[in-house]
Amino acid sequence: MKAETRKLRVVIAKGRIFQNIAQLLHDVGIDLRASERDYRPVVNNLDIEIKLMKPQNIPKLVELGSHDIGFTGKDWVVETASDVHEVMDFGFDPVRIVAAIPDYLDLEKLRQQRIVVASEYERIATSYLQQHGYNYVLLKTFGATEVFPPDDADMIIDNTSTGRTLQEHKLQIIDTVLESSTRFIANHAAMQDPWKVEQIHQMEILFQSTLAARGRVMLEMNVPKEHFDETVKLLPCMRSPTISPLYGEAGYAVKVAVKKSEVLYLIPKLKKLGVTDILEYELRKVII
Ligand SMILES: Nc1ncnc2c1ncn2[C@@H]1O[C@H](COP(=O)(O)OP(=O)(O)OP(=O)(O)O)[C@@H](O)[C@H]1O
Ligand SMILES: O=P(O)(O)OC[C@H]1O[C@H](OP(=O)(O)OP(=O)(O)O)[C@H](O)[C@@H]1O
Repeated sequence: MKAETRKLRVVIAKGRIFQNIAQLLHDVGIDLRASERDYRPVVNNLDIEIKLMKPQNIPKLVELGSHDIGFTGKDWVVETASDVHEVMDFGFDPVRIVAAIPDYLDLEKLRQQRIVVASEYERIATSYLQQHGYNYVLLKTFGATEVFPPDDADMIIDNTSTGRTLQEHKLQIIDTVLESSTRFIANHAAMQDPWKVEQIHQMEILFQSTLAARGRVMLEMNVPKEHFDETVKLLPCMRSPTISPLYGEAGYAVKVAVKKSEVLYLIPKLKKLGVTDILEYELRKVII
């Protein structure tokens, strides 16, 4: 196949984690045009073709090689025991897979008896229950797992994000089984193909720089001469700040990229040191 006709085959999770993936792709210049039920969106990039699939199916499809790369939850990589290369953890849409029981039940008593455990995650649940020596029967669920206890199950192994669903169903967490978030995964053979690996690395750099930029803002300010050293010490910049002298030796113009979370505490301190004309603006990419 000629290099110029090659395409990287990408599979993306539809459903709840799609939004954040689509936004990240948009931020690196890849736009998808798809309607709600469209599984093959049109892409503005000639080097890739994209298909949307259920998150549960993506890891195996990437392992099998019908797609070179995929974006899905770590939980389904583990649950399907897929042999794929993890390129990146995007860190978004984090969930915990937890074991939970009705809040009035005593765990020690439960451990003395044969229990019914409901879970969508058969493999993850089996491995957890065996490792902890439970006497159990596993009931595979197809959603709405939290509704099973107390009459249809004694324990559930399910994902939780805010914890609201567990609370509403009067369930207490007894253990965290796995932590999951959205991952960028690749097929092993694709990682051996020079053209594909180049595409994958380029994407990785763009994703990393975009995610790094999301956590930072640029601050510009005028610093009076007499407080210059104190001000520079205060600034938590990435490397060293950019400094230019102001006209008439009035002080310095300083420019730094700082963490968004630090701005709130930093600005009052800067004002106290007589810093003026502070500008804060968003960054698109940070490449170190
Ligand atoms: N708050 C959340 N609740 C459930 N899953 C979440 C949450 N946040 C992220 N995820 C992740 O999303 C993926 C499942 O997505 P989603 O629930 O859209 O799939 P689905 O089961 O096909 O959808 P549906 O529940 O509508 O059938 C998993 O990887 C899961 O870990
Ligand atoms: O901790 P929370 O923020 O409440 O979110 C977690 C809940 O959300 C999901 O259910 P979903 O709405 O996808 O329905 P499902 O059980 O049918 O998958 C998941 O299965 C949990 O039950």
